[in-house]
Amino acid sequence: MAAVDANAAALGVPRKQLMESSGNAVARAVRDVAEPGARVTIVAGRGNNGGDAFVAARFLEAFEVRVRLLGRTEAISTGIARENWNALQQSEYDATEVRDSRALDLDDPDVVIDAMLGTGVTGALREPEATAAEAINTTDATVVAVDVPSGVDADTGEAASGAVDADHVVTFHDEKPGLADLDAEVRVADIGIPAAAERFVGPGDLRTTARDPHAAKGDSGRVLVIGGGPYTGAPALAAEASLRAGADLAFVSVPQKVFEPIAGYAKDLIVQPYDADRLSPDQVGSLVETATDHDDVVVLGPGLGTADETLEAVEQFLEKFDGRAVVDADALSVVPEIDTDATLVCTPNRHELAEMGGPDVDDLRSATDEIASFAGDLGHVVLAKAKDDVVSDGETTRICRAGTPGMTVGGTGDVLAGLTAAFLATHAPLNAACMAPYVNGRTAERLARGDGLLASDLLDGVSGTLRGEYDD
Ligand SMILES: NC(=O)C1=CN([C@@H]2O[C@H](COP(=O)(O)OP(=O)(O)OC[C@H]3O[C@@H](n4cnc5c(N)ncnc54)[C@H](O)[C@@H]3O)[C@@H](O)[C@H]2O)[C@@H](O)CC1
Ligand SMILES: [K+]
Repeated sequence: MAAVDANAAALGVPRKQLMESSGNAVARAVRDVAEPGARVTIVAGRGNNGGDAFVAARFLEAFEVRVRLLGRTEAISTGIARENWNALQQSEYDATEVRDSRALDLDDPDVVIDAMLGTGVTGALREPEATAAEAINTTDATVVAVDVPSGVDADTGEAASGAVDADHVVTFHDEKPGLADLDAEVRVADIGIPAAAERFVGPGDLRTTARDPHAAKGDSGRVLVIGGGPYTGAPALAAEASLRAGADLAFVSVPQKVFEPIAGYAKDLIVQPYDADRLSPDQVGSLVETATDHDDVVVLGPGLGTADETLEAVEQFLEKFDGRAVVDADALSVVPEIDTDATLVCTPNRHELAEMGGPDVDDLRSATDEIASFAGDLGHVVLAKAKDDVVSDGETTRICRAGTPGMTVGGTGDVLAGLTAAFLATHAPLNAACMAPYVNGRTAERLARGDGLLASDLLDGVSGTLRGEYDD
């Protein structure tokens, strides 16, 4: 929900606007359960859940409304909730702070609006919410909960002891899994989030978890690029991109013949040669073993070429490997033929997609449904690359619009494969496959080079994009 929210804001629908819709929806629910003139007490927490109810108060002119904020004005944790609280103060609503929850007087209400805690709740109810919840649960009033009854986890349905027992729940935008088994009437209110906020990959999709300061080397991902042979730049670009996107270690497994140039490209890569001119079935056993032992995310394909023995090796690798891998370039042709327990993200361009048996079109967006069913049949995530990328696992399908025409230059796909691998180390496959083209495309946009963009330029820009510098 927070990701969708950030994407909506990027599309020009800021959260305060959504809060206005949420509050309006809560007021509508109150009008459905009580007659004009009824006494309505709002018990608000200090987050945006409370903010929704401050808005609701303005839409309940026909009722006798009291608003009780649990805590001080200064403790309100978000700007938009505070603005809506201040609006009530300045317009002389009956809106007061409750400094001591034992002194909370609900004032014999007909309706209580529970706006203490929404999706921001964690763990057991703390004070003053615990005492306030008890007071709410002992009234005879009809209880209308905002978004989720306070103390209930919207994701799991787990209720903290003393959680609010609501009669009605007004939740926003979409069903929440944790509300399915509640003994309450649950309504989902449309709060005006554009469908595009879910369909198009946006900045909300990049909300990554901060690195744990106590993490050990490797905890943020080890990427193993199996590539090179006829080409040398591709595997190095992929491996460097994975480091830029946060992976701790990047290994490149390459034929001895190209070891020197690849090892010379970047001192950050760990280049491991095998004794051959190109990948062949001889190397498969030890590559599978290494990748499995270290739980590596593998990138299979960049610069491998299409020699028969190489494709045979790719096939054997995928049949034996049961970890996570990004399959790109020449290795893609093998995927439809094989049975694998591995979790794959396949990154075909239009031509590779057609060769794999997917739709053969220039505008991938016009073939979104076909790509989705292709991914479903394949049983892997497909990230189909073009001006607009289509990402699908067969069930969820997203579009990534980021990028520039300059990205048709060689090597941008290798960078993408490396980014995808780094994200795959720490995120679900579909999320990783959405994040990578967004970061790649946004980076190209930020560099704002038309002709003359180099794939290696993207490497320098990736960390800035991840820091959120894409809106400048
Ligand atoms: N797209 C969205 O995400 C939208 C969210 N909205 C509202 O925003 C809510 C989420 O707002 P916030 O993220 O500000 O979070 P909440 O308002 O749910 O709660 C945050 C506050 O609760 C405190 N808290 C957390 N766990 C607690 C516990 N166990 N006991 C006592 N206090 C506890 C936190 O310290 C913080 O002050 C949603 O539930 C919804 O009502 C709406 O405004 C519309 C859009
Ligand atoms: K609530």
